[in-house]
Amino acid sequence: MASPLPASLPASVLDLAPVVPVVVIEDAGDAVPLARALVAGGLPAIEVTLRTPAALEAIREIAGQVPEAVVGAGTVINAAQVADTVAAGARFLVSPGWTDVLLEAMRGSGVPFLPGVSTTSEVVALLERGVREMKFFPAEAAGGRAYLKSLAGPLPQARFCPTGGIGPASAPDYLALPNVACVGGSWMLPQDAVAARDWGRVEALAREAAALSAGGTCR
Ligand SMILES: O=C(O)C(=O)C[C@H](O)[C@H](O)COP(=O)(O)O
Repeated sequence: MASPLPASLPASVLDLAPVVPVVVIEDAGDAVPLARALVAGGLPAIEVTLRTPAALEAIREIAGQVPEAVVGAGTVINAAQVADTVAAGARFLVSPGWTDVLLEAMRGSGVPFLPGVSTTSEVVALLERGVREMKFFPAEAAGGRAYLKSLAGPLPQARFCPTGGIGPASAPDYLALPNVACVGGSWMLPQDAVAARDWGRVEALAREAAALSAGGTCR
């Protein structure tokens, strides 16, 4: 069964769910069955990336038709996208990187947001601006678990959702770190399964991903 969502959403994206599926939707018609499969597998917080023309409509469809899901927008890189995705029903925002202009727009959106970082200086700059919760992207390429573990000593205030190159084998290692609250990834949505609309397989992979996090130490 799906994980029950809290009655009111947490203020932080990091506290929505331990595993956040990152979705690329080519056909908005797939959005609802795909989201239902993820929810049924126990992954209710869903990040729809703005990489495809169908993304905005996909967010609208999921927000309107899958109330058990918490749909958010990923790949948000400018203020217009912040406005458009929140209007479409996005309930959280994720960016691969950040600027002050983008941060301002995300702060003004009224929904929780997760700016992306990949270096120590970016982490310090966000802490300086009062932001303590971040996406670590691209996680594996930017140093992976070892990098995040090294940050926990000098910068324990920062909490992360590492994303990028993470799979079922590495996710539990990330989740065991004290400064990691959740992980993001697309491994439960193999391209061939989505192309074949094999929602049963997506649900099964989602269920495995949801179970991975059960052993994590931070939730
Ligand atoms: O488009 C974006 O801004 C993103 O959100 C990047 C994604 O987080 C990663 O591409 C997901 O990483 P994989 O699990 O390796 O597929």
